Amino acid sequence: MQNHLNDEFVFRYKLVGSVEYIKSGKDQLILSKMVKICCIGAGYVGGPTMAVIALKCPNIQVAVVDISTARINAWNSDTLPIYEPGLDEVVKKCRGKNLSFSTDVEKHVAESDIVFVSVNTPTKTQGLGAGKAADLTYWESAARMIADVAKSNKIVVEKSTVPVKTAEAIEKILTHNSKGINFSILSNPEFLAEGTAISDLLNPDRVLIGGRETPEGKKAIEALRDVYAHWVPVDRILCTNLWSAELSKLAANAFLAQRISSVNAMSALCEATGADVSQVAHAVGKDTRIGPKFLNASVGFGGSCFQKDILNLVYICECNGLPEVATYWKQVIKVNDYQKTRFVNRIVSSMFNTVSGKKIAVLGFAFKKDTGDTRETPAIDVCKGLIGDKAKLSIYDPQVNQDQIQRDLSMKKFDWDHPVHLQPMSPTSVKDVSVVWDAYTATKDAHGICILTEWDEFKNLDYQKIFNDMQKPAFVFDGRNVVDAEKLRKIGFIVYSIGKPLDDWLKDMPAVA
Ligand SMILES: NC(=O)c1ccc[n+]([C@@H]2O[C@H](COP(=O)([O-])OP(=O)(O)OC[C@H]3O[C@@H](n4cnc5c(N)ncnc54)[C@H](O)[C@@H]3O)[C@@H](O)[C@H]2O)c1
Ligand SMILES: O=c1ccn([C@@H]2O[C@H](COP(=O)(O)OP(=O)(O)O[C@H]3O[C@H](CO)[C@@H](O)[C@H](O)[C@H]3O)[C@@H](O)[C@H]2O)c(=O)[nH]1
Repeated sequence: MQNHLNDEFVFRYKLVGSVEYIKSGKDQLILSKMVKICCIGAGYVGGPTMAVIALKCPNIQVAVVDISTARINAWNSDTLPIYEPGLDEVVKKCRGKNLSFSTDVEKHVAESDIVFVSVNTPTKTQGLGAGKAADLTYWESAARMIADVAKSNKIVVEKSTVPVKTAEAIEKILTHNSKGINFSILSNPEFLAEGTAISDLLNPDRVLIGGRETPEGKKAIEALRDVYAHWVPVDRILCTNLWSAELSKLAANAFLAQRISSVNAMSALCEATGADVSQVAHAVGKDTRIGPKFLNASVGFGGSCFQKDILNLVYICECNGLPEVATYWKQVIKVNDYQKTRFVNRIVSSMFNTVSGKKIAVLGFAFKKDTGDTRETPAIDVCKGLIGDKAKLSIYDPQVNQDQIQRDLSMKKFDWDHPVHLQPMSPTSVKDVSVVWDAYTATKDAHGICILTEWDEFKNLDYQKIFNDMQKPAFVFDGRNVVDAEKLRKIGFIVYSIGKPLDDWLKDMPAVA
């Protein structure tokens, strides 16, 4: 199917040289009329994705809708609800022209030809599959609403990451409530990474569209492909069946996270043997079959996607009677948890086996640089580990505010290996945490510094000044390998970097994971 559709499209595209002509069925012009697109969910995916579609497709009206008034107000203001390099410029160019943000969900859905659904699909915390399965409550309510308000045929696009076979469930909801209206369901998973969302969207490695292999399904695929073909080369638009598209998204995230857990597992061995994980990763990545990307050892991966999507994959494997496959993927998360625990243990053991009452400066709280997103950030587990040993934390992140950090640290972590009713309900104590607005205040009088996000500014701080203002011995625990460890050692710091040969001090105080 993929080749057939791609060949036909390339032929027709070359023939006319523009996407404006595109045919569907019996010579019907699709994009010559003003197409209306609506996206349900104005989050990290819905907002940037629709802004780029609006930028690249001036002939398409794009409305982004959400039930959250606060989010929509922010999208309509000068301070957008998410921090993403390049996003401001794109939104400013299109907002008020062919891009709008609204809470009037039903009106925009009713008026649209193509409805993207980009609502959140978090891990279930209660009931069947709790701790692993994706919670499709938001998706289902969006689907029911579409069926309720639709008065004309629509293409409904799964943009959220969903379990394989979700499209079948959505189809059932839509067709059973449809009042004679035709819905075509497509899977069009999003591969953008936060912090680079705009460049990922402008220049994607691929766009994936899955649909039914029926004449209507193929027509729907073509209509969506026409949208992307405004700026994505057609050979990068892949068309598959629905289930392949849904599973490819989970598979891609599992493969990416697996690389990080692989290099992090190696980092532990490097520390034990005197090898340097950067050198090992470089040598391994030079093999063109492996490639150099995504091999940076770290305190662990975070973000709203990797853990959630792998848990979802594990659940799907278990439900399909594949326990060995489930255990294989579960191990990627276990190694990630091990890496965070190992990091905390290293800090505590290096500082004479206790951090009780000691001030630890935490530099970086977001799950990666260039975002203010803290979902599943390793900083949460590391900070909780240190608080558990009674440390006093002073946290600085250029994009994360005090409210967010307090909220994150007071939420209980879901333990997916234990039944829900056995999990503790009381929130973590956050009284020994202060949040400050610069690195120098955070590090003043501190016993140790813990770098948890690779913000560029942490590379070039005045570490001599910082050293002078700290308690001695002064420690740096670099969870992202961003500082020049040799330079800091010359100043007088004891430095721990992930997977690097250990200082004599650290060798004498082995951390037990
Ligand atoms: N964040 C990423 O980098 C990323 C990348 C690729 C895919 N994804 C996937 O995309 C989906 C969305 O992720 P996100 O990070 O944008 O989530 P998000 O939480 O930032 O945004 C989701 C939005 O949907 C809104 N919403 C929920 N139910 C609604 C309803 N019935 N009607 C209208 N609005 C509703 C919420 O208010 C929220 O603003 C998830 O499935 C995620 O796994 C995320
Ligand atoms: O070599 C590396 C690369 C990344 N990370 C960490 O891994 C996490 C995830 O990073 P990244 O993948 O860059 O960000 P996300 O925004 O989570 O993007 C991932 O998750 C998205 C949601 O599904 C997908 O769309 C993207 O393709 C996929 O990269 C972060 O904590 C990074 O610091 C490492 O520790 N080492």
